[in-house]
Amino acid sequence: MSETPHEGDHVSPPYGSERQFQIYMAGLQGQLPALPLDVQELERRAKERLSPEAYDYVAGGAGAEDTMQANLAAFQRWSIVPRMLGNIAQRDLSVELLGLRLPAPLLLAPIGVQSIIHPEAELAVARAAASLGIPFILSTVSSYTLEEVARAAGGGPRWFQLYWPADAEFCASLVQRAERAGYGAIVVTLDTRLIGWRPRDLQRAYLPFLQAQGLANYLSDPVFRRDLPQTPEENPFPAIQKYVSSFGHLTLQWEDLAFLRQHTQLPVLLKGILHPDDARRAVECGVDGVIVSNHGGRQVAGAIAALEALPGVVEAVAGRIPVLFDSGIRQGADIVKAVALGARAVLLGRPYIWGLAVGGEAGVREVLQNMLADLDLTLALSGFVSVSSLDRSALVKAERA
Ligand SMILES: Cc1cc2nc3c(=O)[nH]c(=O)nc-3n(C[C@H](O)[C@H](O)[C@H](O)COP(=O)(O)O)c2cc1C
Ligand SMILES: CCCCCCC(=O)C(=O)O
Repeated sequence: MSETPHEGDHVSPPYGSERQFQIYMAGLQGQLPALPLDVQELERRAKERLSPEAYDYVAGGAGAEDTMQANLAAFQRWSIVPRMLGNIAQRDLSVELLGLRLPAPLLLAPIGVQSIIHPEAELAVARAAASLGIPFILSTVSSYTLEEVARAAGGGPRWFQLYWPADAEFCASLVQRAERAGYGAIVVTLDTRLIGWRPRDLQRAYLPFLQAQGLANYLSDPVFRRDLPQTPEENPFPAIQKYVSSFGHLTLQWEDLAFLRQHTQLPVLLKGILHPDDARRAVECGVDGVIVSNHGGRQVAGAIAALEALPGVVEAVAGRIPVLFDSGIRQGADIVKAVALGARAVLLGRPYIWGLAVGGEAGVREVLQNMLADLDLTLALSGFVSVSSLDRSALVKAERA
């Protein structure tokens, strides 16, 4: 296992060919990879380990799940056109993002309530990510407090995702706690002020984030606790009620983003941007980055596939701030395509959760190592030696897949 890097360290992922070699050599000694390399097979293995409701919560989407499926199909409509006979001996996957040099254009997406997946939940994910120098984004609705997760991450890079609560003082308290605990950016998720219509969860009346699994950051917050008639330890229901009533800040508007600037020095990114006009508005509001995402197809059934939205947002932003991407990243080629279409980096979502379910911390690390190896090989075999040299000319768009 590699050591946790210190802040500012640049951990180079090993070349994909080295990882292939390790896998083959271990195989010759009878040690096959612990986790399936195929992400669909990995999901099947995770399903065997999880309760049916936890599996469906992660795997499911909004409505008929057409947008969730469209996210994956959109990648098939773009094809890489590999170039031959360049010198591909020295490769560099690193990218610059908000003043940090990342080992690869990869971060871990915020995913809530991870204790329904594995008892070590976000602690395991934070350790795995830190061991590779990959930033992870901690959800507001995490199962461990943001301070506990920061300790697990050691010096590893980490950002905090904010579900902006209606109570302004509580909102300020959350971002200031994140800043004190060494989180390097605030990611404000805009697409989940109400929960989408999710038939799989509704069918089971399954709401994990209303149980203690998703309330760690609320119950540990002095501002949140202040006016409760009883402490959450004596009686959890007033706390749950308060959480529900303050979760979706339905009157929040663009102008309110200035409030964050007054309460944190950290860079602010907006997650859930799909429309070019919203991207322009985000730049005008002075945010530091946007994340093109449809929340993995969990919010608006029938919404545009995230990859289809990416070129319009990139054009609207016109290089003024970095554009990140998620919703549908499943293999190295997907990262190549998103970066070629203008994303500075991508967020990995469900696949690392399947790794967590099957193998805990080691499982997450293995998913990440395989993803990085796959990315390195796909990039090199396509004729590129650095992520920063990728552009739209690497791709063609099929008429219809
Ligand atoms: C089970 C689950 C929980 C999630 N929780 C959060 C969350 O707490 N905050 C957030 O901003 N996004 C959350 N997301 C959305 C992810 O950050 C990301 O946008 C999505 O997983 C990308 O889609 P993909 O996993 O299909 O690639 C969640 C997604 C899943 C699958
Ligand atoms: C009360 C809503 C919490 C949403 C929690 C996690 C999430 O984003 C998801 O997609 O599920």
